Amino acid sequence: MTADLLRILGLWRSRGGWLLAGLAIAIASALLGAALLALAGQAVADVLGGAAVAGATAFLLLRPLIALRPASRWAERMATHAATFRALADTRVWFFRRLAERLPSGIGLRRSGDLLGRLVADVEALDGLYLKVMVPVAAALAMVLVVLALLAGHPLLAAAVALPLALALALPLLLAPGAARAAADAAAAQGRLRAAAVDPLIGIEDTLAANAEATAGTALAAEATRLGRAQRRLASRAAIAGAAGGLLGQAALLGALAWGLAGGAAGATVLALFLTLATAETIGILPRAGTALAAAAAGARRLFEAADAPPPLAEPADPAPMPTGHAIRIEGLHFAWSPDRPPVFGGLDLDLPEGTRLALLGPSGIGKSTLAALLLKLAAPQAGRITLGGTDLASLSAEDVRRRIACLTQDARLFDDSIAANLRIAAPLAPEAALWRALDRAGIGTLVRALPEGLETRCGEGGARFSGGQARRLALARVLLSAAPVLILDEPTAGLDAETERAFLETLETVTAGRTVILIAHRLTGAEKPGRILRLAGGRALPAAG
Ligand SMILES: Nc1ncnc2c1ncn2[C@@H]1O[C@H](COP(=O)(O)OP(=O)(O)OP(=O)(O)O)[C@@H](O)[C@H]1O
Repeated sequence: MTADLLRILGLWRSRGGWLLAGLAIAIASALLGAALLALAGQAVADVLGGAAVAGATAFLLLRPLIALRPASRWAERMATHAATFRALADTRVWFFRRLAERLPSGIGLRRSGDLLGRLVADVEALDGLYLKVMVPVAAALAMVLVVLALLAGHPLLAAAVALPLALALALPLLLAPGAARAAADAAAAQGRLRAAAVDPLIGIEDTLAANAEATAGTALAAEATRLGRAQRRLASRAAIAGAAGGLLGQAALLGALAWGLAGGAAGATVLALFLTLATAETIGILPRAGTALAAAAAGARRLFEAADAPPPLAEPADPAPMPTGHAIRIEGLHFAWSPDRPPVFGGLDLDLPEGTRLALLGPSGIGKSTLAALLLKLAAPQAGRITLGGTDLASLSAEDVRRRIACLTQDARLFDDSIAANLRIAAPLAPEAALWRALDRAGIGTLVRALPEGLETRCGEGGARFSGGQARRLALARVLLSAAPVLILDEPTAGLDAETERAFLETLETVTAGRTVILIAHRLTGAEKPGRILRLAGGRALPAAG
């Protein structure tokens, strides 16, 4: 728990200035509250003791403090929340990047609802570490020290008041380990609940077509019950902790009263009572910090669990410069997706000089898409090597490789944005004319021109606004727009009708002239004009007739 939380603080290092400023303002605001009540106590003690002039002076001094106190509370809220929002935003970006590096290898955490939960709820739980633990603990610590300093002249009184307050200060740390289990269960249940809700909704057509909404509803209800149970356990701990905090505050008050009744000086007793009241507000919320600490630790654990999955391949520490050429050579390639899976390739050799037009055929599951993944550096060979322009892919940065090799994947996705924005993912600065050229080449320009909003038409989530074949052609246009000299087209005509498929394949040669094209297919239609045809079989590439 401690290690995870310290690591979170490490992630927030660049926001150290904001976080420290928030802490400083919170401490100042708490001390202002203490000063306010200490002065009030002093004034009352002076008046009771017959020192009317001193009492009146203390009351006069109170006036600016009364005005300053709400202002300091406002500043504290603004500063601590601004610091938290910045730190959490950084954490989300960090987590997103780590996921993006790891997801292609399939880290077993791909349920989108669960990942979304980690990115949103688990990151959000981290705010408790700062807002509900560090800030109140720092403020309360400062208050207890002030109480000790102001009552130092009466050691017994100081001990009677400060001891319960100090114990309340330690409560979060004492209570957090007990709440850790409930917090971890609640966080995990929240992840499962999100997954149970999001998965059937993403595939809503299949859910409804299979009459599976009742089953999905039952699964959702079961997860909600589990979450409710874990949250109740957490809430009951928070309630017990809150009561413990209240008791300790009252113990401090009673301590001061008892000291006064036992013959202690009236002035000091009144001061101690007022100081205890001032501290009670800060101390009162501390015990709940224990559950907040446990929740933050559970959130941190879930983040690191996903973020620390081994990446499919490490980036080279010192990447080689981008090669000038783009010939591809595969030598003795061995690859299995995991040690317990049969190898996909067992010594594949392939030579693709610049400008090669290769049709790569083979039955389902033989490894065609796996080869594309290896060429894109989404996976790395266990033995053998792949070179691009004579440089080993292993020594090139993934970004450089993907600048040279573009791919239309089998399940290429359109994002819920305009057609133009979807196309410009491949070439952010492409002018409109280039977008239309790519759309025409992919055989979808006419359809887009006929849309009232043209290039600004939104695609819907996953391209839902278009038919499967239309979405495929839009994805194809995106790849054609890329300036990469090597194109991998994985089943580019899947979902196209026979006529459009033929038209597309016939123009493929002209639209990709000068580039290396690897066309992946189960079989050829006759309209392709590949320079070479290879068939994958038994982990090797063999010449094929088509
Ligand atoms: N990300 C992955 N993680 C684990 N195993 C994978 C992954 N991708 C593919 N595989 C496995 O690797 C093998 C080759 O799959 P691949 O998708 O490369 O075949 P394919 O020839 O492209 O098939 P298809 O024509 O059906 O698309 C299969 O056994 C598949 O289950």
